[in-house]
Amino acid sequence: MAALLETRDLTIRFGGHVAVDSVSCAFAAGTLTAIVGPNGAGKTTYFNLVSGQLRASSGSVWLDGEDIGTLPAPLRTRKGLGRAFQLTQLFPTLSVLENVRLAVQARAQGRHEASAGRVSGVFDLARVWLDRRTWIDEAMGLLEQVRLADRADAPAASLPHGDQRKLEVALLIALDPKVYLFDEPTAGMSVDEVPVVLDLIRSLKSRRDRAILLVEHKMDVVRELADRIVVLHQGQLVADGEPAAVIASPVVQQAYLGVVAEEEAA
Ligand SMILES: Nc1ncnc2c1ncn2[C@@H]1O[C@H](COP(=O)(O)OP(=O)(O)OP(=O)(O)O)[C@@H](O)[C@H]1O
Repeated sequence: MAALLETRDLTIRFGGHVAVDSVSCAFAAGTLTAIVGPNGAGKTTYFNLVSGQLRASSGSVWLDGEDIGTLPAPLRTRKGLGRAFQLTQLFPTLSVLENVRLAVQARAQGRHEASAGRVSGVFDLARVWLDRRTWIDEAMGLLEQVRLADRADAPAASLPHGDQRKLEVALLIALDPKVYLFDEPTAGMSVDEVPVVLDLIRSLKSRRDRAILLVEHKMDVVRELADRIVVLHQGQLVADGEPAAVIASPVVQQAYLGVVAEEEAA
């Protein structure tokens, strides 16, 4: 199957330190790939290079057959690369519902611009009103999915941490990207909130035309969700394959699981 996302020899150096070192990897539609590795392995930096938050020292990033490696982050988002928002990128004083509605609207209007001709006058106004209703309904539906419907009217900035993370996921889904980049989506959540987000990611997996990349430390989550595991260690891709085989491989036992075991024992 053709790759939806691919990185070729992707590399970034910070001074003398190579944080991501010539990583070549392709991600097909309909797959969920977990990216794992010990602290400092380069996972978040890899995501930053893919999404455009960082510019690579060398190498390239391909989305749906197009080299997007030199585009700024917002353009990559428009082309279908979805990275979870941080609260700083939201409108903190607007309500939770308004934030999601704006994301739904941005997506819908992006598509509309791509396909529409001119329409005029009263018809335009009626369409704006009808569209607004549709966007609000869709936004509300997403808030129900992440169990935030009862917080719809609260200012986004007033949400506790776990709810903010759920809002980030709702916003990402609202944009309906081709490629989802989830960086520890359940970090800092309470035990009862984690299944809500995992269920959502699981439901995204059923979209066979999307690719999901997930950076995750919790191996039980990885085992349950991933079709494939890619292991980074000291910036390099050191293992890549089906979960059971990768987890059992000596390189992973040493490079990653050994480290985790030591950290958990500490
Ligand atoms: N902007 C930066 N300037 C200098 N060094 C950086 C920068 N960003 C990341 N690094 C370094 O790159 C390496 C990889 O960091 P990164 O955050 O990608 O690791 P990670 O695998 O995501 O770790 P963790 O699991 O702890 O989140 C680290 O040594 C880090 O200190």
